[in-house]
Amino acid sequence: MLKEAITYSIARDQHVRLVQLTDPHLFADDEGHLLGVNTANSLAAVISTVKALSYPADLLLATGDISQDFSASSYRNFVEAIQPLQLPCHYLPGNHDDPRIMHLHMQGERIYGQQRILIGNWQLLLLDSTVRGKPGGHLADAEWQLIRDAIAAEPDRHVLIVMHHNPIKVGCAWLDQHWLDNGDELLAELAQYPQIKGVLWGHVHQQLDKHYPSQDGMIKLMATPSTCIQFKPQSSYFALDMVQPGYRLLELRADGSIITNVYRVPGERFSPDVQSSGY
Ligand SMILES: Nc1ncnc2c1ncn2[C@@H]1O[C@@H]2COP(=O)(O)O[C@H]2[C@H]1O
Ligand SMILES: [Fe+2]
Repeated sequence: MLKEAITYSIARDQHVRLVQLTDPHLFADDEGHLLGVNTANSLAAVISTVKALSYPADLLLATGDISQDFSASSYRNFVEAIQPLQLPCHYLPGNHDDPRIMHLHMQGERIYGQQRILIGNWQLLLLDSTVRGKPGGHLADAEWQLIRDAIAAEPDRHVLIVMHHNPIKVGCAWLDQHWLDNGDELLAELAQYPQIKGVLWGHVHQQLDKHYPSQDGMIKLMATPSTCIQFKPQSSYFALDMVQPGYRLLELRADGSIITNVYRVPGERFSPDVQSSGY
């Protein structure tokens, strides 16, 4: 049975504005570092950058790898860190999250794990692409069913699919072994629905903007930089990039088009250990 959606009271002719934060990899300890970057500090810097833009967002999407150490405190730290944005937050799990600990400790006013959001002329579907104990992703039958049922229930709304893993390979062989292993099948099915307008994910710690042809035009494919370390695009072996932590803003237009941009923390404050060979 289709789970109830959370509904926002935004008129159908209004645009919907989203902030996406992904892969913060937080620790219980505020001094926790991932390959030379203090992940609490880099998340705080990203949040200051978002705030400085005064973007009139309706909600925040947190697309997984919230934690690096599976600790309860890392999730509480995330809830605390996003407070300055004063936005409702919808989260989904990444391969570095423990879903049980995450649900227990991602608590607070307007913090939701809900899978389905109705807002303006849109339906947002937050999927769980994780496989327990594995870095790579797989979309399970229940998630496919959610997509079909949600579209059948709200056929007049445009749909944005949101998940942690990449349904296409990004061109980094070491990382692409951990992609969504049924991504090809997923995109082929999504292309059959005129409602589907975009697919948004994290996981790859780099920006990517592409299109996938569908019956009704194009599906926008969007990957977003992590709020901490960045992976070097098009590198066959593990390599970090010196570009700064970032985030994505999206404007979902009432007509089904998506205007989006990635932004990064200004300056050169965060420099990861480029000698590292993984984590
Ligand atoms: N050198 C490496 N080779 C393959 N996988 C790695 C390496 N280093 C890290 N990983 C895994 O690949 C994942 C990609 O992004 P994640 O943040 O999910 O976390 C990473 C690790 O789980
Ligand atoms: Fe990650």
